[in-house]
Amino acid sequence: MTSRILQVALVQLRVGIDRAKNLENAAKLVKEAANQGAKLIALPECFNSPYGTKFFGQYAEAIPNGPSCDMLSKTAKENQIYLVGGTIPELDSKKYYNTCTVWNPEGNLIAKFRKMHLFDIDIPGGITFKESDILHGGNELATFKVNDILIGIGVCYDLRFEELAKLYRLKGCELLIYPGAFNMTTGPMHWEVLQRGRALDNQVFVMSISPARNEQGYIAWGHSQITDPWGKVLKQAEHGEEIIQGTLDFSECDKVRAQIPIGKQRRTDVYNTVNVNM
Ligand SMILES: NC(=O)CC(=O)C(=O)O
Repeated sequence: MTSRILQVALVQLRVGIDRAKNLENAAKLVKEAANQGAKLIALPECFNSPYGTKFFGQYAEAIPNGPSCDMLSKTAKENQIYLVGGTIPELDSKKYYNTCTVWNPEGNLIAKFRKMHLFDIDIPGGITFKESDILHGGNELATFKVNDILIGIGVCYDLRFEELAKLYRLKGCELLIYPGAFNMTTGPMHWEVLQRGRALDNQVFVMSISPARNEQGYIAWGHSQITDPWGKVLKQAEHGEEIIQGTLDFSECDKVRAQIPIGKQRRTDVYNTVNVNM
């Protein structure tokens, strides 16, 4: 039987305006995380460019034929790890997406997920943001396997949508990974609790990876986090540049699913009678 234990690391890195420096820093920190023993390493949303609608077009790359994918592929192979490449702005057929790529230890692209729910919110006195001014949302789920563990990907705002997490759970996922960049308004209110909610709803591990906090522009909340299937926060970063490591024991998914069997107790006969559109 293959191992049900996985060493992971989340790389909360500082992002600036210089793409080459961002890539160099990411490669350096991933190597550091791999040297500490992680076999699955994840980067944040927009790890190669500042986060903002005015930057997406300027930094967009084709996938997999751009400098960011080159670095991700090479770094995964050199360090013999699975690498969740945060997100990069993607250009495909004249459309822009906010896209996560996943690489195996041979350096091959094994999954690609385009942020599905776009971050369009307006909190007066807090934050107004409209990704849909430039981005398109993706329409497809993305999963990959490490050993026998099925892993699903979402991006940042996707964390707020329990339906996406549920689809991954129904497919058999035991870990959900969300590269994300919450902000100084929604971060303190919702970042931790959303992850604990998704973990509890679906009895899965949840990991979210933020950029380190910067001083200007869109200010990221930080606090990259690993949550277990009981809803317990196993690790949480502060807001600076930091690597957090974790040991995920997937027998915890088996335990919580057997002891609190909500997966088998769902009343879809009732749920399906209600129109879910609000
Ligand atoms: N930046 C995002 O996509 C999401 C976010 O900050 C929030 O949901 O809050």
